[in-house]
Amino acid sequence: MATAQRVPLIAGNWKMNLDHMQAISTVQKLAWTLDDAGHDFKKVEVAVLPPFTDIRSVQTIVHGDKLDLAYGAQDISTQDSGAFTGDVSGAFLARLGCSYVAVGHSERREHHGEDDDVVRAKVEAAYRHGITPILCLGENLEVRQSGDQVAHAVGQLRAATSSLQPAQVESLVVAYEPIWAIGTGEVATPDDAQEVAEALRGAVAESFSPELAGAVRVLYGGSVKSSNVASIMAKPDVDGALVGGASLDPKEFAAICRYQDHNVAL
Ligand SMILES: O=C[C@H](O)COP(=O)(O)O
Repeated sequence: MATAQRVPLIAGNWKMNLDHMQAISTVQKLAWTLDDAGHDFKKVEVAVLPPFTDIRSVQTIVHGDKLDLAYGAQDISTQDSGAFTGDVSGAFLARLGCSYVAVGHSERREHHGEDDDVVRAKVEAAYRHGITPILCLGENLEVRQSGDQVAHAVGQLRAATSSLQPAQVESLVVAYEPIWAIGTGEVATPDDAQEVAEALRGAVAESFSPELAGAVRVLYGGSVKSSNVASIMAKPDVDGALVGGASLDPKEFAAICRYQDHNVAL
């Protein structure tokens, strides 16, 4: 399906890296680099997802310097308030101006036992507080080798979105992140990314409507760098990237955001 109406999104997931002082300099360098390159944030949206403890600092820089950069969190509680030690409410994230929150990242699923029900509850929590979820999903190596990657991703999508209203689905961001490509340097081929992205969009069309499928943004994540991003972004159903390691270096991340400046590898 054509990407014309969808604004591409390049989001940097810092994971558990960069403290709040480092966050300030990283965001400033990113903004200066993109500004120097004449980046149009309306044409390619840019977001960072720092650790919780950095968000207030990022908010101060973004608002103080009037940056067009969006920011968000890497997780959200299923609950809004109360005796949930260590959890962070979507209400607090919304107060800090978060536009996005990553939900269901494979590292949360693996290290914190988050299953489809938890992921769905977190997607719901994000929408309750007006925050756009970046719903992460994708297969491990075993599933990939068995050739079931499409069914696996579509199953995760359906489980996470079954309770949503059409108006919510319209703004949904889905990040297809094959686990075997995360932090390994082994990037999926552009065709691999397109295969699953197209199937995810098809599933939204089936469960909701073709119009909503045309609005949902599907990102690819897994070892994205400035050297491979252009070829991935050239695929019609890929609307952006969720970048881990390479987002920690503001120059490299800015170069990824400027993917239209790079040649597509043939
Ligand atoms: O959320 C980002 C993904 O886990 C990708 O991480 P990576 O770019 O370091 O492979």
